[in-house]
Amino acid sequence: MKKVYKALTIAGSDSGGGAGIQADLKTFQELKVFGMSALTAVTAQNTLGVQGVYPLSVEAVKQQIESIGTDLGTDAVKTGMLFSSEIIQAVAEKIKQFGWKNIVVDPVMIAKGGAPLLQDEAVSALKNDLLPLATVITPNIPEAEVLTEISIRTLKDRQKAAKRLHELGVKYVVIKGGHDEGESEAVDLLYDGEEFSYFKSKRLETKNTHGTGCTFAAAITAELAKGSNVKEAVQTAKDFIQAAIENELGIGHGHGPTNHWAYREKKR
Ligand SMILES: Nc1ncnc2c1ncn2[C@@H]1O[C@H](COP(=O)(O)OP(=O)(O)OP(=O)(O)O)[C@@H](O)[C@H]1O
Ligand SMILES: Cc1ncc(CO)c(N)n1
Repeated sequence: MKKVYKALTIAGSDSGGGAGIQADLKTFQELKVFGMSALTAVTAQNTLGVQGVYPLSVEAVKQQIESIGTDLGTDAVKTGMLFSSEIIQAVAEKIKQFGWKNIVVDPVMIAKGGAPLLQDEAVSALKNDLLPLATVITPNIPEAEVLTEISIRTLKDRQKAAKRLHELGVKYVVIKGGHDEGESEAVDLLYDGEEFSYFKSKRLETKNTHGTGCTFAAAITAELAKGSNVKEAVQTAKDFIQAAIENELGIGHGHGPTNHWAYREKKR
């Protein structure tokens, strides 16, 4: 029988369909990976902002992961919105229990409009309990600043922050450049503990970037599930997100979602 590659996303639901679990599952599907999910919270959200955040109980999160671990298993795991230190600790415990590899941590903290998706006191649980298990971490610049307490203005600062995150036990650190506005390129930095690599693309002028971070990390996860190495996975994710932003859908009245099927159509 044909080998089926599987990926699990542990994240929040975005009712608007552009970020969170919805973005992750759409991306897995586009990259031919069977997607599974464990929800941490339901958000009432659209392109205009976040209207409500409703976390699930720790028990509900644990049981969803348990149900997957005791039957289907997975080739890679992505974490997104985790909300509280209790949920982070439960997720870390389950990842260890099932001995899962290829762990991609997208340290989601704040939605584009400014709504908090992680409680302030959960940052230390993220650093102490989850980062040591992570294969890849994908912070944007503000998230990298919170995790490292380094103010990032220059490329040198970004390199220093990447080293600090590597010291916390993450094997591969990707600090994304989406927030580096004013630059003509969107540059993502990868640090593997020895050297830096850069993934560059033309910066696209658009307000429709809702869920870019989730989509990018989900594409890395899908590629790792299929057996790619981290460098290959990041390059595919960069191509995927570039196509998704470039071929915008133009839906909603605010920051619209990206186009998840653009990468596949481009490849055809
Ligand atoms: N305007 C843009 N043009 C091209 N690429 C972009 C642009 N904005 C972001 N990207 C790319 O999208 C990916 C996600 O980066 P970004 O820094 O926006 O993540 P994020 O802030 O976590 O996203 P979000 O919180 O909306 O999910 C990166 O690969 C980045 O280079
Ligand atoms: C549920 C959810 N996860 C992550 C993000 C970050 O983009 C978001 N806006 N919503």
